[in-house]
Amino acid sequence: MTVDTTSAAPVDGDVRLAVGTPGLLGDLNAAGIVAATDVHVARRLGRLTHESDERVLLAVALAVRALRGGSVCVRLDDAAELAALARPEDDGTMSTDTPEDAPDGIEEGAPSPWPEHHGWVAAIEASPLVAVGTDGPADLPVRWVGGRLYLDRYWRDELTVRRLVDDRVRAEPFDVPADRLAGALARLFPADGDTRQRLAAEHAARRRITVLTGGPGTGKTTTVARLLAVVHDVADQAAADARPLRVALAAPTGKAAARLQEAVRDVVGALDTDDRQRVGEPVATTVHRLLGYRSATRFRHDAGHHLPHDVVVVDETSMVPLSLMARLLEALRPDARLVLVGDPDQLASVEAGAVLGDLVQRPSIDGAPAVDGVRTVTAAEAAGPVPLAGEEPDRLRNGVVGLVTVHRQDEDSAILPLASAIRTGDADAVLAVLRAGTGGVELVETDTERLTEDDVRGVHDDALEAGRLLVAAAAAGDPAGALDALTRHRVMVAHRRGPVGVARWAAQVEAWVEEATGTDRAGTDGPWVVGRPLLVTSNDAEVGLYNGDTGVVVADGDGVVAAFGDPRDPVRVRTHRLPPVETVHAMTVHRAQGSQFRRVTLILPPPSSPLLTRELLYTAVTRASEHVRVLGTAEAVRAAVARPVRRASGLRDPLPR
Ligand SMILES: Nc1ncnc2c1ncn2[C@@H]1O[C@H](COP(=O)(O)OP(=O)(O)OP(=O)(O)O)[C@@H](O)[C@H]1O
Repeated sequence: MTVDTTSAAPVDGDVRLAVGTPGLLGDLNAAGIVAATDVHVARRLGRLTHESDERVLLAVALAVRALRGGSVCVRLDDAAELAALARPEDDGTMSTDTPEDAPDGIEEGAPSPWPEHHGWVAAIEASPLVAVGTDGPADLPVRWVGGRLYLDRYWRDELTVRRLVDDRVRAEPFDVPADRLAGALARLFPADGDTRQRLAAEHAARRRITVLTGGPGTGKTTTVARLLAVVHDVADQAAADARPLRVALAAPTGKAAARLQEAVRDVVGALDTDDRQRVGEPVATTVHRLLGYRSATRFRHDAGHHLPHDVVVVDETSMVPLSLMARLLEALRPDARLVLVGDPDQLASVEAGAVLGDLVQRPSIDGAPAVDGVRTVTAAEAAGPVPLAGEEPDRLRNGVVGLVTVHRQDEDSAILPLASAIRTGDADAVLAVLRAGTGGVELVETDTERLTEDDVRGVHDDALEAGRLLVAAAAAGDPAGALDALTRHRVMVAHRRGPVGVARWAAQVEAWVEEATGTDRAGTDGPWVVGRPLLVTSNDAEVGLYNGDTGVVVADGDGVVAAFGDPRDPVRVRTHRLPPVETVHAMTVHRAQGSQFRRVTLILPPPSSPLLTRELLYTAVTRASEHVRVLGTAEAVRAAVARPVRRASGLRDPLPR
C-alpha cells in the first residue's frame, strides 16, 4: 500500500490519531482516510461481537465515515466511491490556502489501499458483527445488503422510508367526485396554464403521496396553494361527515416555514372568494414542531400516535434527512395525503440522506397503479406545449411531478439562466453568464484565493449598506425594518472554519459594520448590541425558536429585545430567554438553504475543496433574488460545476431479494 501521509494527514499528538492502532486500520487512520472516531466505533463493535478481522472493522469504520459525508451507507462494490474514499477527509476546516497544498492521501497511480475485493466481501458476509441481506438477524449492529454496508439504525430508517413511501404509492386512489375534481382543476389551473402544475394538483387530490419538484420560479408554491384549494373542494365534499380538511404546512427550518406561509397566503389571497374561504389562512411550522419535538430521536407523534392531519405539505424537502423523513412518514395517518415539495438540485440535508433526490430517481415501484388509473391530463394536453417526456410517465407512477417551465416574470435577470447552466453541468456557459456581468450576476475573478482590496470592494460596499440599514432600524426600535434589512445582503461560504470559512468572513463583515456604524460588540455594549444579527444554533420548543432561525437585536425602550420571523409579523423574544445564538454576518451555503436574500456574495474556496460542489454553487446562486456576486477563481467555478454530489443510499434501487 502506498499512502501519502505528509499533507492533510494527522501527525503525532493529533486527536485525529487512533493511538496504538496497528495494521490496516492504523495505516489508514494515519493517512487521514478514516478518523480516530471511526476506528474507535469499529473496534468497540468488534469487541462486542468478538470480531477482530481488520477487513471487517475497516468496512465498519468506512460506514461511520460515510455518514459524515451525508451518505447513509458505504458502497463497497462501487469503484468510484472507493476511489473517493481513498482521499483524506476534509472536516470543513480547509486549513490550506492554495490548491497545491491540498491533501491527497493516495499517490496518483498507486495501488489501491483496500483489501482484495472477494476476500473482503467474504469476510463481511461471514462476520458475527454483520446481519447479511434483508432477512438477516435484527439484533446486529451492522447490515450488509446489495453491496452496501449500513450502521443498523440507518438501515432501519431507510427501510421505513422505502416501505411507507411504497405503501402510499400503491394505495388505492381516493374516490373523489370526478365532476367536482374536473371543475376545480379547470378553475384553479386554466387550460392555458401549466400542464404539470395541474397534473400535480390532480395527483394530490387522488393519491397519498405527491412529490412536486422544480427549480426556482417554476411555480411550486403557487401550485401548493392552488392544489390545497382543489383538495379542499373535492375532499370536503367526499367526506362522509363533511368535516373540513385538516392541513399542515411544514418546512425543515423556521425561516423556510415562514417563507412558505407567507407565499401560500399571498396566492390564496388572490383566489376567488369560495376557494379562499375553503383554504383559509394556513399556518406553516417546522417539521420538528409539527411532529412534537422531544429529543433528537423522539417526537410526540409517531407510529402509535399519528398526526391528526388529512393533508401534510412539506416544502424544501431536499433539506430533510433520512431519519427525519422516517419519523414523519411513521407519524402520518395512512389515509393522509402527503405532498413533498422541493428542488432536488439543491444541497442535500446536513445529516445523512438525500431522500428527495432518491425519490425522484427511483424506478417505477412494483404494484403502483398505472398513471391512466388516475384521470390525468388528456392526450391533447399531454402533447401540449411541454409534453410529458422521457422518464416522466414512470416517475408519475411513483407520484413524482417535475415542474420545468419558469414563470417568474423577470426577463432581464441572468440568475435563472445561470442556475440552469450550473444544473446541467455546462461550465463554459456558467463562466460566460458570470463573466458577462449583466442581469444581476457578477464574477469577481481572482487569480488565487488571496484577495486584494479591489477584489473585496463590492462585498464590502454591499455589506456596509445592509449593515447601516440594519443598525439604523434596530436603533430606532423598528423590528420589521431590521428584519427586512437582514435580507438585503448575505455573504456565503462553503467552509465553517479556516481562511475561507464562516468565522473569518463573519468577523470581517462585523468589523466593517462596526467601523462604519460605531457599534462595538467587544466593548461596553456586551453581547446584545443593537443591530447584532443572530442565528439560532439549537432548538428550543418552549421559546418557539429553532436551529437556523435568524433574527436581530433591536432597541426596546431602555433595553433591547431580539426580533425574529416574518418582517410583517415579527416575534419578540427577551434576550435572557434566547437559546444559543451566533452572530450571522456570514453563513455557510448549507445554512442559507430555505432563505432568500436580495443580494448574495459567494466566496469560493480553492478548487480542491471537497465541499465545492455543483449543488453548493446552485444553492448559493438561487438564494439571490436580485444580484449574485461570485468571488473566486475560474478554476474553482469549473471545479464546482464538474462535481455533482454523490451520496450513497439504497433507496434508488429496488430492494435486493
Ligand atoms: N402557471 C403559471 N402561469 C403564470 N405565472 C405563474 C404560474 N405559476 C406560477 N407563476 C408565477 O411565477 C412566479 C414564481 O412562482 P412561485 O413563487 O410559485 O415559484 P417557486 O417554484 O415556488 O419559486 P421559489 O422556489 O423560487 O420560491 C410567481 O410570480 C407566480 O405568480
